Amino acid sequence: MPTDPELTLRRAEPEDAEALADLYSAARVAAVPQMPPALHTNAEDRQWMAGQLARVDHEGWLAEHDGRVIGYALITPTWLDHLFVHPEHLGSGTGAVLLDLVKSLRPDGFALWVFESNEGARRFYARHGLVELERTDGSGNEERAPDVRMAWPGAEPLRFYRGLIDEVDEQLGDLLARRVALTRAVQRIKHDTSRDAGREREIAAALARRAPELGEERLARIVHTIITESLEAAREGGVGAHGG
Ligand SMILES: O=C(O)C(=O)C[C@]1(C(=O)O)C=C[C@@H](O)C=C1
Repeated sequence: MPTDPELTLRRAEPEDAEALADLYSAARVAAVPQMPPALHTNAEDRQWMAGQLARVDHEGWLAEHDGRVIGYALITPTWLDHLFVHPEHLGSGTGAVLLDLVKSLRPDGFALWVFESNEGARRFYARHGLVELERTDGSGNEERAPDVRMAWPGAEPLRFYRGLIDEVDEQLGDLLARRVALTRAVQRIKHDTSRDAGREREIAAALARRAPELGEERLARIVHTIITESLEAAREGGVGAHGG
């Protein structure tokens, strides 16, 4: 609940798009260098915000003080896309009020991306129970700046994390299926089908560059297991084998 008695919360309407976009533009200017400089003009932000508020699976919520928008949150069913407070109102507790609102609206948990350089925001989220899940080198965002995925695991954390594991395992299953098909294809053209330790070391080293946390030795064991099982599946034929 708002600590500031003058603070009111309400759902954003399409007519609020400009006010939200203007707050966002101002917040991004004030946030440099904690956040990389924004790549869009205020006019582009206004257009983008109107589009976001029009999407059926997106909700905007805003905090007003004296009839002025001083903060807002944009959420989807599983993501907190934006949480911004007007630079003049930072430290007023508005961010915490909005975050509490988002938790009450998404009791099963949600995730967000925050720039790695935005240490203040990361500390704020950590203080409010969000946990760091993964880091990227920034190649997936517009600003190309390293970012961190954080999540609030909600009322049933085990269910929340298992849901995320299921999402990743869907991709992992697809990748394993593609990989065994390639292992099989290579065996068909190789005259000597004995294991190639040098090549397997190269594969483990390449994986270690993507997943340094696991380290080359552990990845070598994982690669060994994947290849052993893939070779066996390839020999047995299995689903997807085309014979001859
Ligand atoms: O690259 C090869 O020579 C393969 O046979 C493919 C493969 C693999 O699945 O990646 C399988 C067995 C070898 O020990 C090394 C790699």
